[in-house]
Amino acid sequence: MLNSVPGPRAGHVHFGSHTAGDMALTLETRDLTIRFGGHVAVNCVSCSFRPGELTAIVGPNGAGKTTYFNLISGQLRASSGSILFDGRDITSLSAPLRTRAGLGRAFQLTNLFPNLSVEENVRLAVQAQSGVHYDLLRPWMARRDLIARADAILDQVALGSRRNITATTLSHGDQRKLEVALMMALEPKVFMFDEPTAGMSIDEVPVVLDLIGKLKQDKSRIILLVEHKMDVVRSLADRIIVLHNGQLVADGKPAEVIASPIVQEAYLGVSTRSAA
Ligand SMILES: Nc1ncnc2c1ncn2[C@@H]1O[C@H](COP(=O)(O)OP(=O)(O)OP(=O)(O)O)[C@@H](O)[C@H]1O
Repeated sequence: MLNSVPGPRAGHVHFGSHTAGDMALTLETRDLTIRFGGHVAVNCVSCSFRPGELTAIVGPNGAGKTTYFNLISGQLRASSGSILFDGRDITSLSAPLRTRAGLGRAFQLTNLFPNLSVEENVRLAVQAQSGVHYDLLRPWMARRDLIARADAILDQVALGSRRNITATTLSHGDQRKLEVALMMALEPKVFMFDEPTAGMSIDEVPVVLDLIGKLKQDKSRIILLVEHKMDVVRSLADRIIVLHNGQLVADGKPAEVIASPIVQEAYLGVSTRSAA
């Protein structure tokens, strides 16, 4: 079944009418490749991500999705190829500098203070983004604008009622909402989510999906999502790209990509269109 997947030099299947030229490109990988010993985990992946679009990256286990994410966010360095962001080559930039440049990745944040309250965590993140430092002569509480910004974020992630709870004692779902809140406080241009609902109880999932859906309302943002669950992909994605054996094998609108034989075979491992 895997023979039908074209190699990287042969190009991938492209569905839909958009082309690389119809909008200013903000984030792009060019021939992005990483090798672990003899294994090519991401193989010449060239792809542009557009503002106002949530792109889901799907593919079977071991396809290279997380590795591709790690390359974009800077956790891994490419063996070859390049990453362009906001007109700048960021291929050799460290992960913290990429974060500062506007690439935000949820659920891998190191700026969560486990023993502080939800509100304190969000306020500190807002403060860090604003560049305001603690000043004994000018208490932070005087910065009404920052407090209002932190309150607005808490409301957006539906954590307003849990603002006084210590971060470590939150439920798994609420901790993830807090991590999204901290990412929002940094005001990134790119939001990256790696399996945002993994490990969540069934009642926590809709809140997080709703939260990601709301992020889409700001059309200046690029949102990337790695996700196994096709119902999550269907509900959120404007576009799907498919990785298989480290290669980009399909790219287009969700209905077209999911229905395509190449995805049915390469991703779902079946040749029927009914399975998901
Ligand atoms: N640090 C590493 N060293 C060696 N091999 C690695 C490393 N990281 C990933 N790989 C390999 O690269 C391939 C792609 O892995 P990756 O985790 O990116 O796949 P994935 O599509 O995210 O899979 P899953 O859906 O199971 O999370 C796999 O074969 C994996 O074993």
